[in-house]
Amino acid sequence: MPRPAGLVRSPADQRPAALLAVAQAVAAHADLLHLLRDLAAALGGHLPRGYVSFALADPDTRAGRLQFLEPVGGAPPPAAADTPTELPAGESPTAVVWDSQEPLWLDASTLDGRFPVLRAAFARQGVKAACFVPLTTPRRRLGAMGFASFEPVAAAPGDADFPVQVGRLVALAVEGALTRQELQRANARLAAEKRYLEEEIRTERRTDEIVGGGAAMKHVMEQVGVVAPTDSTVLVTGETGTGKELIARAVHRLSGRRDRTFVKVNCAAIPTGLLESELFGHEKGAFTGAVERRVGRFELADGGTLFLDEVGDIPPELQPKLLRVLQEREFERLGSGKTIRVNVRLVAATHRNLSKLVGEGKFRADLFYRLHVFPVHLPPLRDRPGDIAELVRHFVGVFARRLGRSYDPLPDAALAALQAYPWPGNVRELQHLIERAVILSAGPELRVPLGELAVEPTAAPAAAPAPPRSPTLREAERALIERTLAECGGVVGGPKGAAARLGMKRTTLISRMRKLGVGVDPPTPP
Ligand SMILES: Nc1ncnc2c1ncn2[C@@H]1O[C@H](COP(=O)(O)OP(=O)(O)OP(=O)(O)O)[C@@H](O)[C@H]1O
Repeated sequence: MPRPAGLVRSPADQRPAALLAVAQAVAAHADLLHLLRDLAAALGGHLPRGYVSFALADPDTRAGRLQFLEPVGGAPPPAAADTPTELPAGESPTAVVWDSQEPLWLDASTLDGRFPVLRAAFARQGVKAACFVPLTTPRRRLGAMGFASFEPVAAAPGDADFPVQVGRLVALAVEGALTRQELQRANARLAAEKRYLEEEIRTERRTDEIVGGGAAMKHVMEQVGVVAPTDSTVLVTGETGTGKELIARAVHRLSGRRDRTFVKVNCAAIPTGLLESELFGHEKGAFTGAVERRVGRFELADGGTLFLDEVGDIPPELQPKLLRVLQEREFERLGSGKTIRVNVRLVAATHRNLSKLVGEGKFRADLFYRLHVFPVHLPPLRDRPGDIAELVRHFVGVFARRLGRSYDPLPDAALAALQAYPWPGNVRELQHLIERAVILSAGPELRVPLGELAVEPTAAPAAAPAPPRSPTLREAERALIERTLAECGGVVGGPKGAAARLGMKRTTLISRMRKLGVGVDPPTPP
């Protein structure tokens, strides 16, 4: 039986010209599809009927992903169904070549069980033999280039020299194209990041300082110190306004990702229909109104931290996709089949009781366990009244500095009233009250508009069962004034009067008494 011909059919002296044609195709095309078409035409006289192709290897998994396949020598294009586009590392010639950096010869008649998918594909396509060569530049390994033949091929020593040289030239073009793609992606990400940060600067006037020397906050900060340097997912729980976002930012700041972006998404603030595109991005035309490609928040946070606020509000239909990113770190933009891999640290927060939502079937248990790796709970402000004086000093300092003012220390009575109030809006409510106080008080006396708080809290705390009701600020203030008046024998003014004891002007106390309905029954002056 005659020995089959080798892979390269042209005489050796014609090959330099073929390599020149390949080099010209590489130089002429930035676009890989057109490059491969020119290449297939240039190689037509040198190779048997079949295909040339190239596949990239995933650097992490080494799975091979076919990028292009082009018929050579008038071969018919293979049916898409006959052409596997992705082969796991164990079954992929690309992975073998990536590891060995040597040509790999496959003979269809002797293909063993190592490549079952490929063997079936060769049988359907009519491929009898193939040679895979490394697609490697001096800077990086990319994958493999394949030369498949409809005729048997004798693999003789030196037969792969020509394909190896073609592979080297094509690798340069592929590297250039990949670098361009990476640059485009990095550019789009930077532009989106810039927009995001500008928006954040415009809308937020935050300070990142965390105040609270009480045992509860100390414990929280210890937990943050432990978990921040790891890449663990953190779940911050607590009522609204307790400082969950502040803690999420602290986790980011104390992690190795501090120089990358901290990206925030409030899942409750974005309409269900838009949340998927907000998180994962979309391609142009993915849905009505998608007029341009958009990078999602997961991509924006690549290398950094993504803060998913109100994670309990993620609609059930999006939960599997979120779970997949957490498990596999990959997803697709809306309207795209291309898988994007990201390296994102997730910090989630919720004021809801997630395990209760799981019990009610509104939140997936597997997602809950993924998020619940390291829970940090922020107690409500009413359970840490010891922090209030420090928080008040902090906020007075922040707002006074902004307005260039300075104030005397807050009278004990006012502080006592603030400590007695149940703070349904927690630290945020206290912060806003002090901001208003600073705006209203030119100084040096800080007039805290306590009367504004003299309303029943409207929203019951959502995360915890309703605590025994604390007095409202109005009630606490009224009780304090009544007690002081009684102690002063009902005397309002003068050095021994209630106003002096409460650190107020006599007229202010009288107006507060009127407002609170405290009976003014001034005793007859002596
Ligand atoms: N311990 C603290 N020290 C200083 N400022 C704090 C502290 N806790 C909360 N704040 C401030 O209170 C405000 C509300 O905090 P934050 O937004 O972090 O709360 P949250 O729990 O995330 O609220 P929500 O549940 O509404 O999203 C912020 O301006 C934050 O800076």
